[in-house]
Amino acid sequence: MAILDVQGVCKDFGGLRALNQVNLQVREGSVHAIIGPNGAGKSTLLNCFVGRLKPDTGSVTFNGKSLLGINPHEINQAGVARVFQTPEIFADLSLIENVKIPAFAKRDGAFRLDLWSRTDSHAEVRDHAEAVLEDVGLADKRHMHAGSLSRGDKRRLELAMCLVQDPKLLLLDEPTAGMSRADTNATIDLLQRIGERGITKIVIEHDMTVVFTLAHTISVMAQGAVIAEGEPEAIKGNPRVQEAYLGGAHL
Ligand SMILES: Nc1ncnc2c1ncn2[C@@H]1O[C@H](COP(=O)(O)OP(=O)(O)OP(=O)(O)O)[C@@H](O)[C@H]1O
Repeated sequence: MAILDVQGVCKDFGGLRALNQVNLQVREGSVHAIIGPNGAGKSTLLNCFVGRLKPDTGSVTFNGKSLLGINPHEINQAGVARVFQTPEIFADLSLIENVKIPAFAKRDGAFRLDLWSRTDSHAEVRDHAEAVLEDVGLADKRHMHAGSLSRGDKRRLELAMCLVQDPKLLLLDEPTAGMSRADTNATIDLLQRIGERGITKIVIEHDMTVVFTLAHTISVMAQGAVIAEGEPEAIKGNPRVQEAYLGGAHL
């Protein structure tokens, strides 16, 4: 069953058609990778899922409910979380505080002025936040300032900030961009581990090792359109993909 169903989505920026009749069905519990050359429209598509952009035409349905016309906060409440290319964290706060904020926002529906005064009295939120930091391998650093973390650890922290909300759908925009091979491999392991929880994931990624290790299904975009979709082995051998994606090189 498709947890996310995208039909006929178009998006223009002035004279540029960034998305051209995009159809996409993401199966519940799967890892669905979206690949394609720079400028293919991948991030624009993701932005249409989280309310940052509104498609000109088409529909985006999550769990049977339209995501169009509702604000990013409500989409998040519905169970869609996103990890950005550049981590969006609170640099001056500790890791545990960073993770508690989305935990409270998820529980209470919005930020509250009495957020901090309530923090210590809500042990279950703290315990959940600590468990998630443990999951992503950051438990030892939980009292450090987030701004002092390495790039790889900042991305792990942002992932923890998403996981603490118990999302149904996790959107990962280039989760290993700029990482060393060792950090990339650690991220693959981590995403495989959280995969066991059954969270559906959409991953935009240029690193083919990450894509072919994690993905159950791959959609290939070029010039705003999905030009191929299928299981990794089928995509690898698809001549149209070779041509459009890498100018004839082999994936
Ligand atoms: N806000 C915007 N205003 C105008 N043009 C935009 C805007 N956002 C994206 N574009 C253009 O839309 C096209 C698709 O961009 P998009 O960022 O979605 O591609 P992408 O596949 O994510 O690329 P990359 O892999 O480099 O991140 C590009 O030509 C880009 O320049």
